Amino acid sequence: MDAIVQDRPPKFQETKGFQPGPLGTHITVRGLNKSFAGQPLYQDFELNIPKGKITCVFGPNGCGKSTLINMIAGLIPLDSGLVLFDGKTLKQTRIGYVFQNYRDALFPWMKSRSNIAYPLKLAGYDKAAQEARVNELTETFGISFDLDRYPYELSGGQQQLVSIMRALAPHPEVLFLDEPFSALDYEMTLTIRDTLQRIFMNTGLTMVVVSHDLEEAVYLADEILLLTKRPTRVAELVPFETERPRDAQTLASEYFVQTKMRSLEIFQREVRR
Ligand SMILES: Nc1ncnc2c1ncn2[C@@H]1O[C@H](COP(=O)(O)OP(=O)(O)OP(=O)(O)O)[C@@H](O)[C@H]1O
Repeated sequence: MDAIVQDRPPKFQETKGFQPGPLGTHITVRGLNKSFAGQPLYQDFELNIPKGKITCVFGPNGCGKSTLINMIAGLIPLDSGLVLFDGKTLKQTRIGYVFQNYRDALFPWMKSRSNIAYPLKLAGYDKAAQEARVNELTETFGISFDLDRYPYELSGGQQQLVSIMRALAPHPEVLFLDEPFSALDYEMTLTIRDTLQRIFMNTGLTMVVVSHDLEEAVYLADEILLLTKRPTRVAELVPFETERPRDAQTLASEYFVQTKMRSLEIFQREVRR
């Protein structure tokens, strides 16, 4: 708790007491405000994201799904509010981020191998340690294409795999993914979705995935975070607690179908509101 007290900005401390999340919470968002051009997107927004689980974020178009994870990941500033990771600030936390558009995310002048090693270089790993980690990831991911190629020489799916490997290289505590499948074909979506699930099962890291596709969101999620229209609130958190690995059988299960239906009802209620 000491860390929380020290990390709390004085202004926040004066205006509101910090409420920790329930047991098992990893990320706490408190009193978050964000407006664009004077139009509020988030107003006094509160959220608890569980540790070691996959949370999929789903909601109406333009409700601020990407903005939310970008603010939590520190890519865009909050107007006000507080985000803590197990009571630590963002600076004290290792995070990974996978962008929707892998074409713009990878450094085109670096070979794929160097792209993956880049965050390790920044973190001060020596050459041998960088190489060992890249080799370890290559094995875990079962990569059979040549990592000495430049990103433009790879297919879209291969580029997205390289992006995910780069994000995972420094052993993040939290991995954020913004619509990681939206630019991929169906076959590659299935492959990468199951790769992510396998990585999750091996590492147990906290994952937050923005998704446009409800079926995909439920399939991956331990918890579906359904958002309202702006000013955006949490409409509901729908659990999907079923065993992993999930597969085609999961999609056909009654529990999956019911969870998807329930999520769809909440989504439609919020869109019509
Ligand atoms: N830099 C910006 N300047 C002005 N408005 C912005 C900016 N970034 C986002 N917005 C607006 O904030 C709202 C939320 O955007 P965001 O991309 O986070 O929503 P989203 O739910 O991820 O959208 P989508 O469903 O289209 O993927 C949108 O109305 C968007 O136009």
